[in-house]
Amino acid sequence: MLVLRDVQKTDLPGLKRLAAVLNTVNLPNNEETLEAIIDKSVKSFAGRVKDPFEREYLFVLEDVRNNLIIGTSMIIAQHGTYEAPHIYYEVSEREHYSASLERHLRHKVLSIAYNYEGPTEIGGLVVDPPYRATQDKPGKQLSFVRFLFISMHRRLFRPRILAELLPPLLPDGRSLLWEACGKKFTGLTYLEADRLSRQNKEFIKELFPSSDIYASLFPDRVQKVLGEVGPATRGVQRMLERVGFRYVERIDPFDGGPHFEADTADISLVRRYRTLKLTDEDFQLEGDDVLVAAERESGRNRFRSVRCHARLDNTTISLPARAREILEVKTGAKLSIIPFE
Ligand SMILES: CC(C)(COP(=O)(O)OP(=O)(O)OC[C@H]1O[C@@H](n2cnc3c(N)ncnc32)[C@H](O)[C@@H]1OP(=O)(O)O)[C@@H](O)C(=O)NCCC(=O)NCCSC(=O)CCC(=O)O
Repeated sequence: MLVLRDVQKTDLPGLKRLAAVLNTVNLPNNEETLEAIIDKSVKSFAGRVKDPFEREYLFVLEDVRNNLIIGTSMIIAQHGTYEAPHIYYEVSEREHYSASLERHLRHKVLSIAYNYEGPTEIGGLVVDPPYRATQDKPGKQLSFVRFLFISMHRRLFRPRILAELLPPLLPDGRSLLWEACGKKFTGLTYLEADRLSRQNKEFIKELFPSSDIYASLFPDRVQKVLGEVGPATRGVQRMLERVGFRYVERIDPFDGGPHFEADTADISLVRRYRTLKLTDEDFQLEGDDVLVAAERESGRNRFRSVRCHARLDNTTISLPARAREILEVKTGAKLSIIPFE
């Protein structure tokens, strides 16, 4: 069985192993960066970051048989502040018509835009390759757990949620849009720029052109990736669309990956969130497929969640003994639940 939980300081070696396997922009293979991400998350879960909108939460999925961390996902309470705006390209269509030539042309136009009171962002979703698309659906667990946590703490999050999806990249990890555009205005590589932009947005504002860019000027293969989702991320897109997210005609100014958004209150999983009391029954049948979470004030970690079959009624929930054990809960505990369908 797998457990979803808040990351701990002791998880650094486990995350390093995962980052070394993946080396993606989502989980950078750099000890200092990983330490900083863990530290911020531990403080966020503990409520030790005073402003709730400055909190960033990292969830890990652990295989309890061998204590291996097999994936991660994140929530950034607010993406886009006065210090670090959320920067994107608004994608629009512009029409030109010449009566004398009888020529009518449509162009895709990219306009740089800034958001200072941004939405909550979900991101950092990765699963160790051998575990991907297995029966447990680890990617789906890591994706859904964030909606469970947000449902449990609505006041700590914004009324809108953003997911920036990864576009197709070249085999060596470079981005076609970056090579055609961002690189020419910054003199940086895609990876350098991505790393820098985590701490510093100023250089983007200063170095990127402030005027509109006609995408028609890019080679065809660059135009094709604008707003496209990469092959490894299509499952994520489908999961998000199914719970209510839509493409909002905005793309990442670095790599062209599309932005998907939803109103928090409209996300199907948030609407179907409930809290129930745990019974003493050891439920071993095929019941409802759910994601169940328990929280505590202190101890080894604060948040734990499992996917399992359960019996639900209006006020109570019965779980398999193994799920109770993993959640470390006793009869009468208040549990939080969303469907896993
Ligand atoms: C994306 C994940 C995390 C997905 O993990 P898994 O492969 O374990 O997925 P899973 O749980 O088995 O399946 C989840 C759901 O997606 C469906 N699914 C899986 N692959 C699919 C594909 N290629 N096309 C269409 N649907 C697909 C499954 O049927 C299932 O839905 P059913 O319920 O129908 O069965 C992984 O593939 C991965 O690490 N990829 C590389 C990194 C990556 O691209 N990360 C996303 C970056 S974008 C990001 O981080 C922001 C967005 C976000 O955080 O949510």
